[in-house]
Amino acid sequence: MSFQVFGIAVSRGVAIGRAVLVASSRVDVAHYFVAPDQIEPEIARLLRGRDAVVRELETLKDELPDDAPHELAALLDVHLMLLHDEALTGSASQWIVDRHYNAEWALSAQLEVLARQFDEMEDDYLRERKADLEQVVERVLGALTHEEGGGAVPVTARDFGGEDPLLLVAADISPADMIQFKRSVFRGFITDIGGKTSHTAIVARSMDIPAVVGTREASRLIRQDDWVIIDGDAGTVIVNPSPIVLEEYRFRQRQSELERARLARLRHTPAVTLDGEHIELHANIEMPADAEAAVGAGATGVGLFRSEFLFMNRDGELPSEEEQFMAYKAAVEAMKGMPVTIRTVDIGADKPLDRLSVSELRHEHVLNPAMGLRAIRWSLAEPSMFRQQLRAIYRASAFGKVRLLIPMVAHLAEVRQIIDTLRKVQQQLTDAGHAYTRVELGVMIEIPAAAVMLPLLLRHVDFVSIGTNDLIQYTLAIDRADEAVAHLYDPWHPAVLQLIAQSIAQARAAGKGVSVCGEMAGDPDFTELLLAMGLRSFSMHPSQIPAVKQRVLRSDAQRLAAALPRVLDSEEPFAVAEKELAAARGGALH
Ligand SMILES: C=C(OP(=O)(O)O)C(=O)O
Repeated sequence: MSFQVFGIAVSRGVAIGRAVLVASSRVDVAHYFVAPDQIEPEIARLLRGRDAVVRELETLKDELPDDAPHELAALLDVHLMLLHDEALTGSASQWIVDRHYNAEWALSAQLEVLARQFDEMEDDYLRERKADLEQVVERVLGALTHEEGGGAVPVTARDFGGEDPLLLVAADISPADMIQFKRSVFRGFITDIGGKTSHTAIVARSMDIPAVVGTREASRLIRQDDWVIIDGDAGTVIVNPSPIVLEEYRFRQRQSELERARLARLRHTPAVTLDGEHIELHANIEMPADAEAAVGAGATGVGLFRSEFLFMNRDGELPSEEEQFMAYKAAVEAMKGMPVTIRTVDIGADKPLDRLSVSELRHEHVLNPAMGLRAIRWSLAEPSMFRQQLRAIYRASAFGKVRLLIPMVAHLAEVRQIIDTLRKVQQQLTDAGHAYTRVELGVMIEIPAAAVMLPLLLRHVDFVSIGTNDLIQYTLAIDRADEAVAHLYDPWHPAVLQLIAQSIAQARAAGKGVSVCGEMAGDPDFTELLLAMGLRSFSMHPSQIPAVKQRVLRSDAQRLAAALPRVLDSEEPFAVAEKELAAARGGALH
């Protein structure tokens, strides 16, 4: 039966494929295909993993003391029974045969199928066995991970004639898991929770993967292997579509590929408005390897390197100075002399280190992580970690132009403390004989306090970068990752527009650099508005550069600026901007 699920459109485009349901806690399980000649060895690997756990549980049972509660032995029996049940490993083996899934993936796919069946059971006792099943599967997954030699060499679906694209469906995906997602087999994803500027959504956009988040119930309604269309423009998911609907979406998919190819031709065209204003289109990156895509998309620098992603997926262990230095140096070298703006670690809120939140790492309980010890607050609370990162950033400056960006600044005292730390770090580097060059210092404007006192901050820094994602969150008191209040997360809110316009004007008047690196910069619907406000430096994911450049090429900055007061004075800025900025738009088409 065909039905639709509605959510929040976060990453444009259409993806059509089969649903792969994955529990949020198992998104990081290895998902890859195995070649036809590896099917038998992969099934054998699955059974070896199962047998290892059987032996482990049998030993546990044999070693139970005489006075152990008999429930314990009964529980171990249930687990052993589940392990021997054909519905688990037998059917998981079938996933390997039919779909060429690796053992871990096959097992978790089968777990999802069985978990659904348990959920639908009338009998409470049987329903509760789902937890046992999950524990058993976790043990087998653990045994497979620790197995000597690992699994088969991953192959692509094409290598064995498979062609169904796969779409991930999960209650939630963490930003750390999204980084793994880059190397995975999925072509789109759907989650129950999340908002338009949650970090999971941001990473999806950076990968140009169609995605719909905040559906609230997709992972409950969609079944393993259902055919699904993700409409990343409308925020709709169509499950088991009719042939006519499928054909329509395939047509749209072809159209958007053509549009993409057309825009890609703008790569070498300089971003200059019709009245001759040169606009910097910089890239936001999460990993040094992303710099290649930035250059490929025609970025003229990196406006935001979110260094926190180097800190993720490491079981809470922080990267050393040397590791960080190598990563920053790689990005700087890849940008070939163009500036690279490295933001110090912005851990916290919806960007925890792995699954441990910073607060858990510190064994504390934090009530509101978005307002807690995060970003620069965390760096200043961990001075040796902060100095280590700064040293690595400064050392990278010997290989190209590096700019330093500090997240979540709200107090002048923080800026003074940062400048003091920078002096110490420079001295340490000089003493140790490390080369470095001048590194410009900038702060993010993402807390309203920073925007309001910008003239004071500008006395101490070389540039500012407006983080509209957080600025909207903190101005409107809307958690950016909470789908329940997503409808109130409004970039067109007059207060938000005033703060952005005022920050750009003040920074320019002070002769300091100003850019926007939040999602507004990469959304072509805001290009004219930001140009009208006087913005000349935009930073966005590489995949967004061509569409924004097209808008720049069609804009007349002076005419847009003249229309701005009517937008800012309006109680309905969106409606007025639609009319006024469109009327001020230049005529030439590219
Ligand atoms: C760019 C920003 O930072 P983050 O990494 O938190 O999205 C922002 O808040 O706009």
